[in-house]
Parts: sequence; structure tokens; C-alpha cells
Amino acid sequence: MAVGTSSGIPSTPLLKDEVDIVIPTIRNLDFLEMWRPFFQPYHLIIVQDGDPRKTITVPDGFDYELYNRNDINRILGPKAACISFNDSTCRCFGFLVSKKKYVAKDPSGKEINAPEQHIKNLLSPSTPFFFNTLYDPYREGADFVRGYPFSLREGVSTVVSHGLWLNIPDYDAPTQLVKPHERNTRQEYVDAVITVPKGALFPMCGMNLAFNRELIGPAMYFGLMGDGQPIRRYDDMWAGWCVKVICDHLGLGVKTGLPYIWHSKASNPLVNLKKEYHGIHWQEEVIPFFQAVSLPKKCTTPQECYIELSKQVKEKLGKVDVYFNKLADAMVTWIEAWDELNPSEKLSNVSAE
Ligand SMILES: O=c1ccn([C@@H]2O[C@H](COP(=O)(O)OP(=O)(O)O[C@H]3O[C@@H](CO)[C@H](O)[C@H]3O)[C@@H](O)[C@H]2O)c(=O)[nH]1
Ligand SMILES: [Mn+2]
Repeated sequence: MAVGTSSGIPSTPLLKDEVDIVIPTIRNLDFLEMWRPFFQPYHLIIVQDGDPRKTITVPDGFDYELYNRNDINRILGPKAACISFNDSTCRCFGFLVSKKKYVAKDPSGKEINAPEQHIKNLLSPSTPFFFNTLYDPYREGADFVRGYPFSLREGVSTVVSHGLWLNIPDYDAPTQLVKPHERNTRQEYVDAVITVPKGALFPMCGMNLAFNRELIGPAMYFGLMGDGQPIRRYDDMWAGWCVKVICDHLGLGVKTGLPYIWHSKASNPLVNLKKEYHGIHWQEEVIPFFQAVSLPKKCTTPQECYIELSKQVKEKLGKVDVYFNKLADAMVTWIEAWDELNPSEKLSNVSAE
């Protein structure tokens, strides 16, 4: 699929017909001008949060579809209850309606061709079963180091590419409060992509993320946050924990590192503290839950894994707080909505059994 370049290093295919870029927004889309060179080839799915009467202008020259809350309610009917309102969690509606193989979540920052690096990450295997100390062995200029078992060098399909951030790091509110001026300049020099090992959870940030919709899309639900919910800013964390335990079960890979984006908007740490408050103490029970999760062999598709996970959430986290019962039900609604909007994929998943 890659074609040669003058330097002999294969260039990365655009995959413009296989990638959608999902952008949740409650503001304007002016940042698209800065990203035009990298985003213009792709189809954009814009999820307009907040008041649907507000008109959001999309700069000329972009191929896009735009959904506001009225559209979400019209398309999903009662199932729209699983899509959060007044929170960036609404982005997962874009994952539902996309028909592409890959989804990249919008970064908004300095000129870095993030889609190209995410595609590179997703097109090369991951190595979750044995840690390669020279990072990603499939990158130009790297390889498996001595002692790496040859039987494991084929790797597994990479289904999540988790990019990082320059400038404003994605810190939680307490850290933001004690380190208000800390800027992430150090990572400028960490030129690495690393597979998250099997059995290890990680804090997935939704700002700069790409994933294989066909292989793991049904697990990429960002949960119930925003209006009427007791918790926010744990949308991507919840999705990341569910995705990782399902990837470990299905033998799929998650990579983190490049591409970095310039994160320019620091949200208000005191507002964030209120949003994160329950998450900060609940996660001390939620993480051990995910670390102990075991999915039965009969679960061979992301949908089946996700439904099984929702049962365990209700059974084991329902006692932490009633919120997790609601979340477990919303997880089921999400899969019902996914299968309703993507019937062919459900069949293909069945045929993959
Ligand atoms: O109610 C809302 C708020 C925001 N959005 C859109 O979502 C993204 C991110 O918004 P923002 O940068 O303001 O928020 P952060 O605090 O930096 O969000 C980070 O925290 C994580 C947890 O939610 C999240 O993954 C990170 O992005 C922007 O595009 C807003 O326009 C929204 O749609 N609705
Ligand atoms: Mn931000």
C-alpha cells in the first residue's frame, strides 16, 4: 500500500476514502484554516454540541457532514439518551454515523500532519505481548532488539493510535492547580511510538486520537457525561479503559506517542475540579475493576465484549454508585444504536467469528 519516495522511505498513503475526522464543537471552527493542508483531503464529521439553534460556519472547501442535537435526536430517537449533551463526549455520535474504516479525532493546534502519523501508527503492527526496548520496531531506523522472540515479531493489528500534546499537557484539575504554568516542552524530543503492553491500562486522552472503527469502534463509547450527569472529563478515560481490556482480550494493539499536537486551550482548573471530583475518587475502585476484568472466550467481536463488559460494570461497579447502573444501561443502548446504524458491520463481525 505504501509507495516509494526519492529518499527510499515508503510514503504514507492518504487513505482519504477510508478516514473520517470527527470534530466535537461548542465553539467555532476557525482552527480548520490552520489545519487545512492536512484536513482538506478528508471527510469531516462535525458534531455541534450545545444549542442547536446556533449556526456553526464551516470554512469553504471542506467536505463535511454536520450534526446538531436535533439531528442526533431525529436519527437515534430514544437511543439518543446515550449521547451526552453539553460535553465533548458528544463526539462519539460521529463515530456511530461514520462509514469509514478509520476515525481520527480532531486535534486543534500547530502545524503537524497528525493524520499522516496516525495512519502510519494504525498501518503498522503493535507488540503488546513482549516489550521492545527500542520502542516501535516497525519505524524507519528501528527494529526488534536482541532477545526479542522471533515468534512474536509479526505483531498484531494496531487499532488505536493515541497522540500526545505539546505546550499545555492534559493534566487533571489538581495537577493543573498546583502547576498552572507548566508547559510540555520536554516531549518535543521524545520521538517515539510505543505499544501499550497487554494487561496495562492507560489514561486515553480523546484530543488527538485515531482508531480502526471496524475492529474496535463499538467499544469507543465515551460514556454518559455532561448535562444531568455527576461526572465529566472522564469520557475518554472510560472509553480507553473499556477499549484496552477488549483489545487485550481480542489480541489487538494500542500505540501511544507521536503525533504530538500543540494544545493551546487550557480549560479552567477550578471548573475542571468540579467536573472531575467524583472521577478522582471513583477511579480508585474503577481501575482495580478493569484490572480484574476477564472476558469469556465466546466473546469474539467488540460488540459481544462490550455487552459482557456492561454486565460486569452493572454487577461490580453498581455498588460504587448508582451512576454505574445508568452507565451500564447506556453501554447497551450504544451497542444497539451502533448495530442499528451499521448493520453490515454487525454482519461482517458475525462472519468474522
Ligand atoms: O461542552 C462542550 C465542551 C467542549 N466541547 C468541544 O470538545 C473539545 C474539547 O474541549 P476543550 O478543549 O474546551 O476541553 P478540554 O478540557 O481541553 O477537554 C479535554 O478534556 C478531555 C475530557 O473531556 C477531552 O478529551 C479533552 O479535549 C473542543 O472541540 C470543544 O469545542 C464540546 O463539544 N462541548
Ligand atoms: Mn482542550
